[in-house]
Amino acid sequence: MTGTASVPSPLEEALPLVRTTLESASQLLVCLDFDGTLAPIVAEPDAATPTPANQSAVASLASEASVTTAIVSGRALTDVRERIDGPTIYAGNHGLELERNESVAVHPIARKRATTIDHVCSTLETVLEPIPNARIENKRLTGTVHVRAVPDAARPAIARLTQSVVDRIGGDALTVSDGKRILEIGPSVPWGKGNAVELIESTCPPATVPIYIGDDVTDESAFQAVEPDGIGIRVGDEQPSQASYRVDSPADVAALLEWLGSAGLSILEDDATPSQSGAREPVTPRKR
Ligand SMILES: O=P(O)(O)OC[C@H]1O[C@H](O[C@H]2O[C@H](CO)[C@@H](O)[C@H](O)[C@H]2O)[C@H](O)[C@@H](O)[C@@H]1O
Repeated sequence: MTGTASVPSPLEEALPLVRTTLESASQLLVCLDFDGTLAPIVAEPDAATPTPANQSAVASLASEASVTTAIVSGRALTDVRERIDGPTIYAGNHGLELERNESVAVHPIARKRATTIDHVCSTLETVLEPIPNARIENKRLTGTVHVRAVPDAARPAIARLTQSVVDRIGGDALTVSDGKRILEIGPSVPWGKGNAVELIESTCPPATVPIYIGDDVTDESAFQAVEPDGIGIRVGDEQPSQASYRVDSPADVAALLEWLGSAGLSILEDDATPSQSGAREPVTPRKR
């Protein structure tokens, strides 16, 4: 990651700046991470679902002519696509696969290394089998080792064993990185969510303001891709980030998306301010 990370400002304190950014645009590109952003984090990865408010707000934004919506997820594209409806664009495996206009582009090196990822995942199934609750998610282009339900004392052993299997089978062709209670195994290519967002943005009409909302380390490159001209919003507590703004939770994300679909669009369309249009603020100001 390049650039300086600092603690993002609470979004409700920065609304005048957000309004100013929207005033200079005629279209929105809204890129959304999935887990921890649209869907609350849960112990079982297969059980993750967007909140009803987020599902409805995304569908509503996706139906607007002046908005392009994209899901940009670490999950496999086929997986995340089944979990949230509406957007016209889906990026899976941290941007290594991108579906637009009903066709899917896959990073060529990632495609070549899928067999090695598969071999690593099946080997880890055996190697990590004795560790209670270790779970392997084989996403074809990348693999995830889940440690959320693993006893704390066993996590260092998982990290060591995973690295050793990846080194032995993948050598320099694969890397291991961290996420939220996960180890991500992927091809060592200089391509991530930020590159996918830049690619999506490059096909949007001029005067499109890009917005990216995410909660995890792989979202940082996407915040960098949209800032400073666009709006990066981190979901979570007061951690340093490349995003300028933050909200607390997926519930706040829904409120923000609803605001963008009402007041936000009216700023784009007719320069009406949210107070003139009577729309609610995206995040209820907190008492401090
Ligand atoms: O980029 P994202 O869409 O946020 O995907 C990142 C990873 O999300 C999933 O794991 C995370 O969510 C799980 C369900 O809430 C949770 O159990 C896990 O601890 C989190 O790390 C997903 O399973 C991974 O494949 C994604 O890479």
